[in-house]
Amino acid sequence: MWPTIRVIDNFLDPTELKTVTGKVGAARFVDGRVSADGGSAEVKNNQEMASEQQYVEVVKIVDRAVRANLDLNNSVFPRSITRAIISRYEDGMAYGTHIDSPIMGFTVQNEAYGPFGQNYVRSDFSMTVFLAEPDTYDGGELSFGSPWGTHTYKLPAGSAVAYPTGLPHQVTPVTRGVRLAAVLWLQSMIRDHEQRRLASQLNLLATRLESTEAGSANAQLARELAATALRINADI
Ligand SMILES: O=C(O)CCC(=O)C(=O)O
Ligand SMILES: [Fe+2]
Repeated sequence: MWPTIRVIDNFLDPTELKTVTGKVGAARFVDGRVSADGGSAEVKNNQEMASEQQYVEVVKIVDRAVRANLDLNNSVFPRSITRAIISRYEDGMAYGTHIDSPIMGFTVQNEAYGPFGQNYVRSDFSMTVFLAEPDTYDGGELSFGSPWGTHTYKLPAGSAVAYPTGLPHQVTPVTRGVRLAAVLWLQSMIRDHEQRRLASQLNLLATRLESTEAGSANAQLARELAATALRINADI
């Protein structure tokens, strides 16, 4: 089955992670409900990094990591992304079951949205980048419930999970330590899941053939097909 929830190991490299955790560790945090909308405010109990200078620098690092990540680029085809929210959960904090908003703004705390529709992202994918090592806190799992069972993620610091926005999920209560994460939303160049899958799989096939039979007619054909699928479907 096509993996709808994907894990990206080492999304931040050790140097980026160290810089980020240093800045996050020294930051001021505010009530996370400032960025909640729809029904999520009632179930959201966390904190988020205040939009000060350190925050802007952390956002830039996360932003660069998205742009540099080949796996993400070849499966999600990011068109635009929101600024990451840097969240913090202390003992007793949680984010109850909710779905994320289908439209996200680029707004930061205390800053107004632009004219309607401008600077908005259709949230095709939600992403969590874990920023604290799993053994430093208890609970704080990102958990998806479905009729087929529950899937939980609690990844090493620097690793990430990306999933289609719209899946119900929660962050389970933290019962020891502090959970830190960066969360962001991505709009894909390819809106339709099956078309995106086609473009992604053709790209994978081309990449494989280029490594096993570089320069062959089949490798060239696969690369052409991958390019065509992307050109047909990409909205820029
Ligand atoms: O921190 C996480 O892993 C997810 C947070 C979340 O669900 C949200 O901000 O909407
Ligand atoms: Fe969420």
